[in-house]
Parts: sequence; C-alpha cells; structure tokens
Amino acid sequence: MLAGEEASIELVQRWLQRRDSDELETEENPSKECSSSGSPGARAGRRSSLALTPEDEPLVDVTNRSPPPANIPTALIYSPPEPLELLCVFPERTSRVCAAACSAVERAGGEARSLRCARETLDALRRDNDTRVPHVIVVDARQPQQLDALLLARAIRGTKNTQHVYLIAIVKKSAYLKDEFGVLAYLEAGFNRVMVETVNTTAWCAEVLQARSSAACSRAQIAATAALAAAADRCRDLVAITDDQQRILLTNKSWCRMLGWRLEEGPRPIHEAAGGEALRLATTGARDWEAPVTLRRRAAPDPIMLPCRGATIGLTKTTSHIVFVCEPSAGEGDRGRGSLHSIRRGSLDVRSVASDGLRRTSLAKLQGLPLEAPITKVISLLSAATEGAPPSTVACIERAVDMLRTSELYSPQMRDETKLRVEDPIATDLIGALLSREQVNQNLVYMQGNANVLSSRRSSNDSTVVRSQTNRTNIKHKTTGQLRELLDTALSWDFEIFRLEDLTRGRPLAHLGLALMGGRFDVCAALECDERTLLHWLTVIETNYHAVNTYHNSTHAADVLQAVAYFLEKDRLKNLLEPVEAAAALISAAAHDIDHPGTSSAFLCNARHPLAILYNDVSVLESHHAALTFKLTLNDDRVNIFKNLDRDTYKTVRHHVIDMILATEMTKHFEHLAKFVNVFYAKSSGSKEDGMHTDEPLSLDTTALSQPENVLLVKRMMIKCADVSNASRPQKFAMEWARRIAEEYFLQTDEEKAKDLPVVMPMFDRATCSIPRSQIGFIDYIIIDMMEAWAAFIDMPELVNHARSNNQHWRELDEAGVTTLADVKRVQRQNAIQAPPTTTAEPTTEE
Ligand SMILES: Nc1ncnc2c1ncn2[C@@H]1O[C@@H]2COP(=O)(O)O[C@H]2[C@H]1O
Repeated sequence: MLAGEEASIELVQRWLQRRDSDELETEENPSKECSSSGSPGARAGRRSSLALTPEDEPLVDVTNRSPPPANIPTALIYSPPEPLELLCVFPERTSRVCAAACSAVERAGGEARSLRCARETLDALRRDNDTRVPHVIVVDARQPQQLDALLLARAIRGTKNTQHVYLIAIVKKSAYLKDEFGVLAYLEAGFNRVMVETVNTTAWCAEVLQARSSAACSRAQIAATAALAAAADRCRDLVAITDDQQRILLTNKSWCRMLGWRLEEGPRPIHEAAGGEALRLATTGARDWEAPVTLRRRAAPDPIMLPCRGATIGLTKTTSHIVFVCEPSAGEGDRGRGSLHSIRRGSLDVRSVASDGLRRTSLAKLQGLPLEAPITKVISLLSAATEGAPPSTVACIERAVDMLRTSELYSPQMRDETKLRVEDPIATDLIGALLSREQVNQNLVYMQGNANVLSSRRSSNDSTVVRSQTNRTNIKHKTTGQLRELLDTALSWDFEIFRLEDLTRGRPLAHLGLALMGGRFDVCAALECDERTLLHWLTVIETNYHAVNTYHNSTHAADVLQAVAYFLEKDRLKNLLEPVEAAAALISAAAHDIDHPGTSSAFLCNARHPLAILYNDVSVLESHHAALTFKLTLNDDRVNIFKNLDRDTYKTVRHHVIDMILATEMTKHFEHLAKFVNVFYAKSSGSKEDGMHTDEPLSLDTTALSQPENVLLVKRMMIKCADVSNASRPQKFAMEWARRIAEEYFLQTDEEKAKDLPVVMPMFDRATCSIPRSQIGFIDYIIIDMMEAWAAFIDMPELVNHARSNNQHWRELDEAGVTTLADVKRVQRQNAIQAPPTTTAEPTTEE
C-alpha cells in the first residue's frame, strides 16, 4: 500500500471513529424491545455505515427534500467471502460457553482461538493488525473481577483497524434480565451485542454467522470510503469535506499541496481556508452549487480565487457533510488542462437552472413519478422566471430559491440575539435554553454504571401508571360553597387559579376540568362518554402530575386548561371548531405536561435519562406527555374517555391531541409562530424578507381558515399561547408564576451541579439570578410577538396589555434592586398578593 493511501485510510478511519462516537450520543435504541437484541445489530450497521436503510435509497433525491442524500456508491460496497475468524476472551480455561462458541465456528468452516486476559488480547490485536483481525470477538463479561469487559472493549476500539470487528459481551441471564437498560453500558463501551451465556452450539453458530456478516459489511464500507478518499487524492481538483459544523474533516493531496496544509490536520473551520460565494451557498443550505471560492494559502499572502463545485450531503433531512471541489487554474494546478472554465461572475445553483443537460435528462426521467411537492413547483416556477430576467432579479430569485431549499423554512434566526447577548446574559440563557437544543452537551463524559441518572424529583413512568390505576379511581366530586363560587368564575381571565389550588388542596385540575369540560363545554357529549369516566380520567391525569414541582404541576395544567377554555369562548374559535375539536383542545391542555419531571428535555438528554434514550433526544418531554396521556387513557376502561368513539373519530381526536401537545415544544416556537403569521397576516409588498420583523403593519386575513391544515395552525397557536399565558395574566398571577418557574429552574441548576452534568442555564443560579431580568427577556423575546399575533386573531387585546404592563412592572422591580426569590417573595407579601387562608374543600373518595 502506498504511504499516501495509508495516510488517507487512517484519516478516514479516524473520521469514522469520530462520527461513531458522535452517533453514540444520539442514536440509541428507540424501544425497550430493541435494546436487548435487535438494536445492537442495527447499531452495528450504523457504526460505520454510509447508508443504508430502504428510505435512504436514491429515490429520496428526486423528491427534492433537502438536503440531498449522498449518491451512495453501493457498487463499491461488497464483501468478498472469507473464512470466519473468531477470537474468544474467557478467563476460565475450561469455559463451556467458550468451547461451544469455538466449536460452532469450526462447524461453520471458520477458525477460532481463545485467549484468557485483556493484555494477551490487545497484544494479539496489535501484533496481527494487518494480517489477521478477527471478524468477531466474544468477551466474557460474567466475572468483572477477573476481566473488566467494558475496559477491554474500549481498548479494542482504540486499536487500529478494529472498527469493523463485531464485539459480543457474554453476560449471565440474571444480570441481563435485571436491568432493562443495562445493555447501554456495553454499547457505550463499544460492544455491538450483549448475549446471554449459552452452551448451545447451534445458537452460537447462528450468532457468529450473523456477526461475521455484519463485520464483513462494515469492513467493506470502510474500505469503500478509503477507496473514495484515495480517488480524491489522485485528483488535480482541490477537495475538502466538512462536517455539518463546517469544520474540514478531510482534504485531498492537491488541497494540501496548494494551500500548504498537512494531510493529517485535525478538523478546522472551513472559513480559515475558504471564503466567497461558494461558502455562502454552502452555509445557507444550497444542495448543489457552482460558484467562485477564495482560498487562503499558508505560504502566500494573497488568496486565490477558483471555480468551485459543491454539494450538501445528508442521508436524512439533516446535513452531515459539505463537499467542496475546487478547480485549479492552468497556472495553479500540477499540470494545466487547457479546458478550464472561467470563474463565473455570479453563482449558479445547479439544481435551480434548467439548462443543465444532465439534470434535464434526470428530470425527464423523474417527471413520470408522482413525487412533486408544492415546494418543488414553487422552485420550478421561480427558476423559470429567471429566464431573460435582469441580473438583479435573477440574483434575488436565486437567493429566494436558496432559502426555500433549506429544511428550516420556518425557523427564523434570532436577529436580535447578539443584542440580547450583549444586553442581558440571563435573558440569553433563558431564551437560548427554550429555543434551541444546542444546550444539550453531546460530549458529556458518561458516568459509568449510572445509565439511570434519574432526577430525584421524578417518578418513573411505570410506577406512575400503577399508582394512577390503583388510587382514587372512584372520586365523588363535592364542592363547598366557596369552591362552587370560585368555579362559577372559571371563564374569566383573572380567574383565581392559586385560590383554586388552595381550596382543592393541590388538586385543581380535576375540579376545574369537571367544571369546564364536563360543564360548559360538554366534552362528555362530544366524546359520548359519561361524566364518571371524565372524572376518573381527570383524576388519573392529575395524579400523574408531580405535586413536588413548583411550576410544572397540576396547577399549571389547570391554568393552561382555563386559558384554552377562555380562548375557545372567543367568537373566532367558537365558530371555527367542532365540539370534538374543542374537546381535543381541552384534553391536550389538561394533559400537556403530564409526568413532567421538573427538569427540561435538555437536562434529560444530558443525563442520558431513559426518556431521552427512548425518544432519541428529540422532543423528549412532549413526546412523553402525549404518549403517556394515551397510555393512561387506554389502559383502563373506567378512565377511557375515548372508548365509545368510532375508529375514525378516535383517530382524528388522537391526531389533534398529539399535534397540540407536541406544539408546546419551545424549540419549535418560532416555527409555529412564523407559520401562523405567514398564513393569517397579509404582508405589504414592501416588507422585509421574513415578514416577522417588518415595521409595516400586518393585517389579519382569515380567508385561509377554510383549509383544515390552517385550522391546525390555530390550534397549535392556541395551546402555545395558553401554555405561556402566565406572562399575560394580571400582575399578581404573573408574579407568582414567575417565582415558581424560577424556583424550578434553580432546582435544575442545583441538580446539574450536584450530578456534575452540564448546566443548561448557568445564569439561573439562585444566588445570583435576577428574576425580573429573566422575565423582561421572556416577555420581550417570547411573549410580545406571539401574543400580538394571537390577540388580534381572537380579538383579546388584554393579552398584550397585561404582557406590556407586567414587563413594565418587572423593569421597575429591577430598578428597585429586586433580584432573588426572597426579594420577589417580599414584594409579593408587600402587595398582599397571596390570598388569605381559606377553608378547604374536599373532593371525597369512595371505594
Ligand atoms: N414566566 C416565565 N418565565 C420564564 N420561562 C417561562 C415562563 N413561563 C413559561 N416559561 C417557559 O416556557 C416553557 C413553555 O413550555 P414548558 O411548559 O415545557 O416550560 C415552560 C418554561 O420553561
């Protein structure tokens, strides 16, 4: 093998290893069933994979979803048949399990050898590295005091040329069954599979054959990638490949030679080397482009400008790599080619211009497929409009098309973020944590043996189910005079929610739910269920909120339910929603934060909480709230408010409830808001690019309500606004909610520090955080825009008025030196906010 080839293979391998370790953070098993046997295999496929699930096949490319998938070189990925090589590491010389594995391999025509300790194993791997790397290594993990299997797996993975080796850990059945997430520690250490000890040779035979095939496939993929890297090395074009963060991972020899880089250089930001239009296109989400690039040479002061062709690669919707291929001019390459293109003055997005011959051919082929999405049509129309248009119009349209091609069409960048960052770090912390997932620290060092880093404040999912089924299933609703009087005001915006909390001894949801859902909105009629079932449902839902949470408890659920009920009474919604849709909205509100642990999704991801593993770090809490709502509802006929619905209606209600609960995820805040504004507010033609921040007044246009998908936007907006309506309530309520959420944030920070986890909102430290300033930021950046849009839609100006006046009040408190929880409590006391003690009403239980 040539020295350069070796270097590039090593580079690729390092790069694959890095990718693998990144993936470990995010691609764990989606379900418990998978975690025991199916998933390790699937994961093994993924560890070094360039592909390859059916939905990733090239067909995706033609649907014009962005970014485009790689043109996967499947022809390169083949695995020549080769005899199976097994290495067993068993401390016990006479192990019957080891004997069974070895005899299975011999039966399958392969070769097996066994070693007794980690040192021997690592020595053998290093010694035989180029000649005899086994396909499968089986490690005895049953006696940690004799052999530390996890340590050995890590060491094996750290050895050259072992990415494709299939690692199996052998455990005792009792250990395997003891902990459903126990396999995670093994997977993290680098094992592909955890297997219960067996002396059955047939079982071993099946196991090693599968493992061999997986190892061979993985080896073939690595070899194919190395071949592509070697091809790149032999090109005269300058090639660089970056990751999604625009850090250069791989460069070819021409790149290194011309720019003075070394092949083995680690990841570096592309902007250190390149600039110009090509970089702009690459970083704004274009899929395929040709544009000039400026490249900086280390040895020369002046940059060079070259034509560059590029592509954004991604096997899924997200970009994984960006490829730059820069064409050296005659004087700059090794040898002149004589047919070099001149650098284009303007940029050319290959896919947006129909004059490209190749593309026309493939388009012609694709036109027969029924795959055209509206966005494809829009892009085609815009591209057609460039024909014969003046250059400034072409440039405008090209820019618009670039933007349309990004997958983040509705996620505006926070233009004011810099200002916010400079002005107020507390607001930056809060808004950053609410709006982005980047707070999740993917590089956290895993705390070994502590896969179950549960918040001490949360109860486990399963235990909540049991609790809710066994307790209080037969509650009779008795209201005292005071409570009845209070519930009579349930449809006013200054409803005394905290008084309800007191009067019901922390069980406001069942009482308010019964009054609103059972009473005013007659959810029972809409769902064809009886009131007793509704009461049982409300009770179970309420029981599964954590009373210990200061904010995310059933009082918050009741508050959101009350806000949704209030909104539903507005003419616009009264005339819009069917009874069953109103019922779905109320159900979503009541259940939208069920089993909330009092910590954020980012916290759960950082702590590798089972829910984060289950939901792959995506919409963790919201997915859990929605799933648990249905689990609890369907589990028990006495609770099942949907039991009488026909199949179609049930499906509709389920769809609405899930959609609304998921809409409460704050990372999608601007996406939902932008969709709502774009659909229901007409923009003047002279407005700025994104319409959201234009100074032009927007005028309400409700004609789009005739389309059901737009009604969905209204429902999402309704629950979103209800969810954070606390900041648009009269001052005394807003203040108490702010105190409660701040306390919960502080507790999260305390817990993060205690457990040595990354701190999601470092400014939210109880000793130093200014609560008024957090509220000013929250209202300025989250509340005002949203409430303005919603208030105009449902004709409820007080939403904005309260938000503004609360903002003003927090500013005054800030100026007066109010900072901590104690300060806020003092102000509350001074204002006599808290209601005087009241006699409590008992919802009585009968069994
Ligand atoms: N008054 C407030 N101040 C700061 N953050 C808030 C306030 N009200 C709601 N939030 C945040 O907004 C989020 C909305 O979704 P969650 O209920 O999951 O969690 C909520 C809090 O994190």
